[in-house]
Amino acid sequence: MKELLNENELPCICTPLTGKNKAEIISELVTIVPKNPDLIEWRVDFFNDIDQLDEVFSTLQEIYNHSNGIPLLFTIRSQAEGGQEIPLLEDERVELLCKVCESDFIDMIDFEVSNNPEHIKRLRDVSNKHLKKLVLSYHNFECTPKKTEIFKHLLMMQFYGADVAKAAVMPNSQEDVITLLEVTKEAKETLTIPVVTMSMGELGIVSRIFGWYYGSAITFAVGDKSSAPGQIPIETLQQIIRMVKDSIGYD
Ligand SMILES: O=C1C[C@@](O)(C(=O)O)C[C@@H](O)[C@@H]1O
Repeated sequence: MKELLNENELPCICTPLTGKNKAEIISELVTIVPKNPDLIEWRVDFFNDIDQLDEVFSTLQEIYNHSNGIPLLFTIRSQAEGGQEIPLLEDERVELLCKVCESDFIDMIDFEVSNNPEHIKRLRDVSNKHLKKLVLSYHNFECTPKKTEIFKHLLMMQFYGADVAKAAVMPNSQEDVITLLEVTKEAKETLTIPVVTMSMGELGIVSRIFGWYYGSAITFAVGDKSSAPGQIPIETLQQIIRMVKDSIGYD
C-alpha cells in the first residue's frame, strides 16, 4: 500500500463511492480504480443497508477485493453536516465506526468534530488501538465562516487527537475562497497534523485544484459520481496538478 499522506507526494487525491447498494458500489469501483486515486472514500450514508451490519461488512469485503490496495476512508456523514438521511443515531454510528476499525478493510474513519466529545474520545481510542487514522471534520454547506472560526474548528480537531483535520465550507463570493485558502495556510503553519480544506461549489473549484499549494493534504475528485458540489473529474485534477508541479519545479 502506498504510504498515505507522505509530505512529498501531496496532495493525495480521494474519490468517493456513493452507490446505494453493493452492485452500484462495485460498478463505481470498476470505473474508479484504473484512474489511480490515492485514496477511496466510502460514503456509507448513501448505502441503503447501512443498518444491516452483515451487508456493510460483506460490501466492505467486496470493496477491499476490488480496490487494488488503494486505502479506504470510511465516512458516515451526518445529515446535519450535509450527509444523507440515515436510520442510525449518533451512538449507533459510533458503534459501527468502532466495529469497522477492528477490521482490516479500512485505513481511516471520518467523524464530525461537532459530535459528542465522549464519542470522539472513544473513536480516538478504538482507532488508535487498531492502527486506523482518525479524520475529524467540519462542514458548512451554507457559508464560509470567519477565518478565526474555521481555524478554531481545525485546532479543536488536533486537540481531540485527530490524525487529520478537515474543513469543507461553502463560498458565497470569491473573497470567501480566499478566506479558506488563507486559513489553510495558517493552519498548515500552526498545526502539527495534516490539514485538509476545500471551498465547495463552482466558486470553490480553485481550492480543489490549488489548495495543496496552500497546505491542504487531500483533495476530493469525481472518479465516477460526485459526493459534494464543485468536485471535478480526477483525470482533470491529476493533469492540472502535474502541470503546475512541473512548471514550478516540484517533483
Ligand atoms: O468531507 C468531505 C469533503 C467533501 O464534502 C468535499 O467537499 O469534497 C466530500 C465528502 O465526501 C468528504 O467526506
